[in-house]
Amino acid sequence: MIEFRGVGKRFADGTDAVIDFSLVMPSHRVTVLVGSSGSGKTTILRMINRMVDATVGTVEIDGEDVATLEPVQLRRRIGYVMQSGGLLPHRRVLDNITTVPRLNGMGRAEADERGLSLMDTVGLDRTLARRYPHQLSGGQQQRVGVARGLAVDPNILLMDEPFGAVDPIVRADLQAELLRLQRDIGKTVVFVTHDIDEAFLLGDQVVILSTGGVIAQQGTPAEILANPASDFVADFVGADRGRRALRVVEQDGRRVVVDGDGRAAGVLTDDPAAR
Ligand SMILES: Nc1ncnc2c1ncn2[C@@H]1O[C@H](COP(=O)(O)OP(=O)(O)OP(=O)(O)O)[C@@H](O)[C@H]1O
Repeated sequence: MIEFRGVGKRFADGTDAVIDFSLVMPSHRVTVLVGSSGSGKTTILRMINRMVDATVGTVEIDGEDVATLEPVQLRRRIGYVMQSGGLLPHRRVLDNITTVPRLNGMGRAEADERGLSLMDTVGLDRTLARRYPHQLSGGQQQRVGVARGLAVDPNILLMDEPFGAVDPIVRADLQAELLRLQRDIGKTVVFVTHDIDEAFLLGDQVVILSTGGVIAQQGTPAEILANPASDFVADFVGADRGRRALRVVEQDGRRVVVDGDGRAAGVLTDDPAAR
């Protein structure tokens, strides 16, 4: 479990990126931070692995204050996947995936075996192992990024707009793959996006942020869809979805998400484990 208590971040130039953020991110669940540009999502994410240090408040992982942990060690045991993969351009795919295990002291043969097996896990053909990142499609690069994030078998996987740079069809593919993967591996995932549809698709817990990392609403997709806490949330939830206008209706005692044409898009449950 990751817990933020009264966390704030003021950058050196005086920008208050995050003002007073408190939240529990449950273990083995996907928490999605969603909000418009500049709302503080990336800053919050990076305070977990100390790429950014909080100015006030505490961030705890399983009861341990991250401020007491050595940042490099911390980063090597937390997976981090960023937009456009963040791959090292001059290193081959397999070497990109195995960078951190190798830094952690794993021998090459073992690391390579693990890397190849991770390529299977994320749906990458092993024949791509010797290629360089620029020889891959955008979707393949993202998969390498996910494999790299999983390479140290972390309990926590931080994902910062990981599918932001690919076209909608590849993106849907990657989202489906992540859901499948998460069913198998059950990591504690913190996922940042500005796409509310992506948030509702992937999140067990969705946290809608306004400027300063202020929580406008948090809850399951069902809770938020059924009861937007404010006009801000209603607007945000409604903004991108003119086409589909997803909404929740009761059908046969179940809460069903339907699109603008009344077609069922999914069944909602309050129990994340049941999804
Ligand atoms: N190093 C920095 N120095 C000063 N201000 C910063 C720094 N990093 C971020 N900020 C500011 O903090 C605020 C929050 O930024 P952050 O990147 O966390 O937002 P975000 O919600 O992730 O945005 P986006 O969706 O555009 O990535 C913004 O106003 C941003 O300009």
